[in-house]
Amino acid sequence: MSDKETKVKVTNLTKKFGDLLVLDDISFDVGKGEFLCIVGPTGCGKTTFLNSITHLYEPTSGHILIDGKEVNLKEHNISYIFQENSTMPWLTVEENVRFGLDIKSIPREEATNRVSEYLKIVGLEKYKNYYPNQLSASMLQRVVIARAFVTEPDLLLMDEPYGQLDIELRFKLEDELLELQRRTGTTVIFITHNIEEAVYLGERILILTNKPTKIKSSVFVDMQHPRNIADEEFVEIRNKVTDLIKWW
Ligand SMILES: Nc1ncnc2c1ncn2[C@@H]1O[C@H](COP(=O)(O)OP(=O)(O)OP(=O)(O)O)[C@@H](O)[C@H]1O
Repeated sequence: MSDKETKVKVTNLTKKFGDLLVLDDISFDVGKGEFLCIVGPTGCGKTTFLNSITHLYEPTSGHILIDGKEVNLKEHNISYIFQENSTMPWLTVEENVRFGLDIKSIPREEATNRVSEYLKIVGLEKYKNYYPNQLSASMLQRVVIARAFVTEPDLLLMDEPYGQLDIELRFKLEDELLELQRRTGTTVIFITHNIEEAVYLGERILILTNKPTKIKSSVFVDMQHPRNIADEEFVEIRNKVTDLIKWW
């Protein structure tokens, strides 16, 4: 980890499904406000890991602490963004973004102000009364991003959120994500198959092995944003991560 204060501490995390050992004694820390990327082979257990953090799956053994306390969804505020469009079609853009604040019973005026602030940041203020089926793919992703950040999460988990988008749109949304993360200081764990994406976004990249999954290596990306994918240093790090993975 970097010299940042620890936000998330994973210790000896093991997850089995019956006899199938998926996560094998995984330990690592994530610093407060860190942007950590995780890459690994298909089926190695990336989603299982995220589901263990949110306690959708009970770990077989080991611990996940946030701010020094065992993760607990009643106490910790964790946002989750997946690849699939997860907007709610029956709610307007504004209502979608507001959803998490209403669940947490944030006072009405504060919620309205926060929603308006985040809609402005993602450039959707004019569309606040639209429904998801009236929006483009990039606008839908912006709704999802605004909804995740507006609750000011302790931890934002992202599972291949841009996997199905074209490359130009992906870079644009990634830049916006980095800007929002910088402004809010949110701690992010971002899972991807795409090595270039991991080097573009991450302060650090954890590389996982095939099942039973361990951490093979950890690579720091000490480069300023916005990063240039053609830059010599960028290419060097991308090649290093590729060599470490070699799952094909
Ligand atoms: N609920 C479950 N019951 C039994 N086995 C499961 C369950 N969830 C996941 N697995 C198994 O755990 C392994 C890891 O699955 P997981 O979906 O976490 O991998 P992944 O790295 O996210 O995959 P991908 O790269 O395809 O996104 C797989 O072998 C899968 O079959």
